[in-house]
Amino acid sequence: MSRQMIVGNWKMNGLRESSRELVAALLAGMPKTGPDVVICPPFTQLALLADSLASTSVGLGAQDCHQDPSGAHTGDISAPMLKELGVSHVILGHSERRQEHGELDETVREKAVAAAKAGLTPIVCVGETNDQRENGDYTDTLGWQIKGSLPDGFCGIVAYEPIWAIGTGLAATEAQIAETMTFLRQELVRQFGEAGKAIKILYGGSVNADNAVAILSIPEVAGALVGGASLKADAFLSIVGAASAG
Ligand SMILES: O=C[C@H](O)COP(=O)(O)O
Repeated sequence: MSRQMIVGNWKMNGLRESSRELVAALLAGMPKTGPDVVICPPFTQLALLADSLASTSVGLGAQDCHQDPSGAHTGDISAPMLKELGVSHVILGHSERRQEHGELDETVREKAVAAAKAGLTPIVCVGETNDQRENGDYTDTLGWQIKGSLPDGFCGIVAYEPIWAIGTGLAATEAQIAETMTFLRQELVRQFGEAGKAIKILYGGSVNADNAVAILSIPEVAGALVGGASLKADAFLSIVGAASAG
């Protein structure tokens, strides 16, 4: 299996001291040879982590960026600003942003363009609601999200995060993940041809120390986007340990 990637999304968690402690514990336990690891703290802790991670192999990610490089956008942060801080990756179109901020596929696509232009790797999230899964039309949703959120020439990562599995403790089953990964791969190849075969697809949604081995063993799963478990050093390090070092 090729080298996998584990991304920790701290979401809106972490004041300075707790962030300092968590990153120190993570670095102390990080295996010498392991998967690619990226930590995405809230904006306010990016500078702290940029210092802590500077001479390590752990990447630094942000949780969003604006689609414009600068301008009158109160409260927003641009991709070049993240790049200047030492950020390498940026999560875009997370369902919490799509749902809480009404973010549309078109905006996610513009953000992905802006991120790439600034030299960041976008991690674009897609995922269906519980209703869409139960109605059986979740592939329509995912198909539209892939088509609408990924720009031409997309050179980033896709994260499949079923909304009903996020923060619920109820991860998708291995069969559901495998089937959906196959569908997403078909859509990526349909949209990007040969290049679509190389786009990594992560799984996210209640990944923890207990289910990581099983989830990360599913073909097509190139890694995991981890929320809650990324806030506990032991749990996150177990997930890192379950991933392939390639
Ligand atoms: O970005 C991470 C995902 O939303 C997953 O969150 P979770 O691991 O807490 O379910």
